[in-house]
Amino acid sequence: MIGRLNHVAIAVPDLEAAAKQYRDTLGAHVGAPQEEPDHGVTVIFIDLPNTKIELLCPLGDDSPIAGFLAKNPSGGIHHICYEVEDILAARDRLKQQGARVLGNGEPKIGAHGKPVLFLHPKDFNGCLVELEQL
Ligand SMILES: CC[C@@H](C(=O)O)C(=O)SCCNC(=O)CCNC(=O)[C@H](O)C(C)(C)COP(=O)(O)OP(=O)(O)OC[C@H]1O[C@@H](n2cnc3c(N)ncnc32)[C@H](O)[C@@H]1OP(=O)(O)O
Ligand SMILES: [Co+2]
Repeated sequence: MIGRLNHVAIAVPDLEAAAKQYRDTLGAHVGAPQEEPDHGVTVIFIDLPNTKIELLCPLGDDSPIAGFLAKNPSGGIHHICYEVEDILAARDRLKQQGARVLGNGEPKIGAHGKPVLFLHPKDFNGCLVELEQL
């Protein structure tokens, strides 16, 4: 059901500092900041030859990543995103198997303009999983 790894997301306390490190120290192609108010985060994507890195920092008062950054103040790997062809079929199959789909269970439009859903980290080996429809 899951396909390619779309991105690995890293939550950071200072988005500009992290972007500068990827651009200047690691020599990566770093995109522009994108505010995503529906998701409570500002993101910067970094293009790699085989996937993307998503740098995340909180946006607004009730960001879903606030708790993670409080526990990991210098940042850390926050989620991985797999591509799926049919997100509703994937959701229904996962729910049937007992996985917890976060939020109200309905996909939201993600940073690439495509529907996304999140799966509880406790159901996936301690790793928060995002699904993105192709
Ligand atoms: C820009 C759009 C989109 C894209 O297109 O790419 C995005 O990527 S948006 C990214 C931000 N959005 C989300 O993360 C939405 C889904 N996340 C959530 O709903 C919450 O973050 C969460 C997963 C429910 C956790 O919320 P939190 O407030 O931290 O809840 P708890 O404190 O109750 O945590 C429960 C439990 O889970 C552990 N935890 C929390 N976050 C993670 C994580 N990222 N990875 C692994 N484990 C995580 C937390 O430590 C708790 O564990 P215990 O302490 O053992 O109970
Ligand atoms: Co993401």
